Amino acid sequence: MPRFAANLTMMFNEHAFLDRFDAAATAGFDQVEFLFPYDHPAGLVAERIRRAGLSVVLMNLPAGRWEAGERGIAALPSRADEVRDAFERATPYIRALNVPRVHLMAGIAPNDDEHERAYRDAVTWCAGRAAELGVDIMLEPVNRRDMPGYFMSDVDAAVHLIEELGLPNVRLQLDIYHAQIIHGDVTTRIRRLIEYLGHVQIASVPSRHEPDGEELNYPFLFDELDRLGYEGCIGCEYRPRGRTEEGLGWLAAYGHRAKVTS
Ligand SMILES: O=C(O)[C@@H](O)C(=O)CO
Ligand SMILES: [Mg+2]
Repeated sequence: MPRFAANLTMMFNEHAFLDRFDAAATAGFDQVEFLFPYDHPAGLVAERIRRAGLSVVLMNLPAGRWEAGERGIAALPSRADEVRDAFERATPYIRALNVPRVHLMAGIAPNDDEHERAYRDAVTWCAGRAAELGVDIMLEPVNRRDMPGYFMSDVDAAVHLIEELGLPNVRLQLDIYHAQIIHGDVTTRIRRLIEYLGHVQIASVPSRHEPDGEELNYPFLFDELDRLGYEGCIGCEYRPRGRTEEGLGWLAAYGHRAKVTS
């Protein structure tokens, strides 16, 4: 049976960020993920999570100047020092929120040798620091329709790097929404890559709404993940069509105690 985490960057946007923890718990979630908690003091975020009785399954490391269009800096050779600063900035949050895995975003960059070297070095350095904290580093292939020019946009390339580095705490974050747009053939890819999976995320394709229809048959994919022994969490990284609570009906089939309100 899949275990679902609410993605608080996309879900529960009816509420201010710090209020989304209570909202997710009230709606029946036990686990959450989010991109960037860094506008709020770590202690305050930790208190909201504790009060709501939630655990965190994933967050992103700081990813450069997001408002200016940056989408990570790991593949940018001139930003190597900043990657290290970003990890240090995230460290109090990792500790206070008990975050078990963090996504290191690559950035907008060409796929040439120079940027590949920078990315590999950044992943290696972050993996070393993360290992000291008992945390995994996630590499997530993101489709270039949503993020034009994004460096890491190929699932096989991510796995190739993971294999080459051979670092036990560097894992694949398979966002099935992105994988379907990039490659298709999602089921055989999951079968082939199951051993590298550190985290899974979902949304309908192409609209990135609730995973209850459109191009992908999620019930089939959830069964397949179960059959293959995937024990991790599945992040609900979708933009609700309406109010978040109104769109939680799809979870009932999985024994989730989601409270659907209208
Ligand atoms: O899929 C996504 O967009 C996220 O998981 C992410 O971390 C980058 O925006
Ligand atoms: Mg994702």
